[in-house]
Amino acid sequence: MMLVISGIVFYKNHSRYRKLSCDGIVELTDDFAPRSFTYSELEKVTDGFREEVGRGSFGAVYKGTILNGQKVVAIKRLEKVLAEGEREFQTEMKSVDWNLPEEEAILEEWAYHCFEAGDLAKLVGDEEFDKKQVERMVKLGIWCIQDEPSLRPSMKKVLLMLEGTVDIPIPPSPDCFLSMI
Ligand SMILES: Nc1ncnc2c1ncn2[C@@H]1O[C@H](COP(=O)(O)OP(=O)(O)OP(=O)(O)O)[C@@H](O)[C@H]1O
Repeated sequence: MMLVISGIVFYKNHSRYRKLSCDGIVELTDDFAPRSFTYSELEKVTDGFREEVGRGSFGAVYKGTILNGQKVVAIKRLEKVLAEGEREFQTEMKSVDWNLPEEEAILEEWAYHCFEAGDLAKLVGDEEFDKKQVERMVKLGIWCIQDEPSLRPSMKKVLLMLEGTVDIPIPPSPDCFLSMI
């Protein structure tokens, strides 16, 4: 069985993550810096994954101690990631309609084509939708998938556009920049 280990350490007391300097600026302490652990190190600090403290959808969380037993930590052992990932991939492969014409098989080109043609219903399928809202989302989506990174909006702009604080200009075709070269 493939076993993937993730050793992410959560210190119980969050205030220990950081210390405030005199002028109030947060400084990182050594404790805060991320570090990696080998499987055997994690096995050792959890005493052979002895005490399970909880369970998430991807695996169990165990109690462990580091720094010579001075710090109690929670260590999550991922158990299903590879198997799940493979299953999801296979499911998605099965759901792809390989008989689509080529222009529809390239999703971004097809989406842009529908947007240009004003055929938003095709993008949404059978669901009822608010035309204005969908048009805004599609425009924003097309801005975000521009092949040329400098054309993509910053996260700040994306938020302003999502809020409706700023208008969303009509985007060019995602591959327009590269096709000009
Ligand atoms: N730092 C911690 N201290 C004590 N118990 C913890 C800690 N972290 C997680 N646990 C326990 O482990 C359980 C699972 O935590 P986990 O982080 O895996 O949850 P999750 O985010 O729902 O999982 P997943 O992302 O796999 O769906 C928690 O519900 C809790 O009981």
